[in-house]
Amino acid sequence: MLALVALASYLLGSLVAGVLYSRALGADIRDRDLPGGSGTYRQHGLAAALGVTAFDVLKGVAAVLLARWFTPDFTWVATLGVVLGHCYPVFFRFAGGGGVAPLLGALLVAAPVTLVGMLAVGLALIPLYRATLQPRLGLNAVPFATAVAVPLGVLLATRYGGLPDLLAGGAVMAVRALHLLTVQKRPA
Ligand SMILES: O=P(O)(O)OC[C@H](O)CO
Repeated sequence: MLALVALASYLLGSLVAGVLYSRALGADIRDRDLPGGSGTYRQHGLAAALGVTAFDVLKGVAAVLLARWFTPDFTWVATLGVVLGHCYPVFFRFAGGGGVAPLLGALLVAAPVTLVGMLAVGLALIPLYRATLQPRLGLNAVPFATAVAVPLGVLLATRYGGLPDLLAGGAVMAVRALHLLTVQKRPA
């Protein structure tokens, strides 16, 4: 059953909404941009980006709910599968998005306290950092907020549950981020 949950989650993740949407319009967003919410916003506008993001978040929700039903002790397998599918989709030559949206959806079910804590601290830190440290350090706010939010997430997940999900999804995202930075070149 665990293998079936893993496979179903991976296939679900492989339905990358940004690619499906752009192909429905007769093109492939990956020729110009990444297929997540940001790329879709740049190429197709706000409404499309919201729809694409919602779909990709719901994939994570659905995968973990499926795992909760059939293999409740192994929701992390669904999280791993759905993020992996989104990043390396079997239907689209294994070139997908960054994994943010499906991981958000998965954590929404598997580790809601951790997710809310990480988002709240991360989002609150960005304006604070911009107003104080950034002028001196020069470093972009997102890596700074991430560097604080991730250890906090691990602490929260240790206390409130969902640590395996956070680590599994985060590991896939880290590999994908490195891959995007080093192997794949985004067309201009
Ligand atoms: O990582 P993705 O593919 O879910 O896309 C994330 C959005 O673009 C967030 O900026």
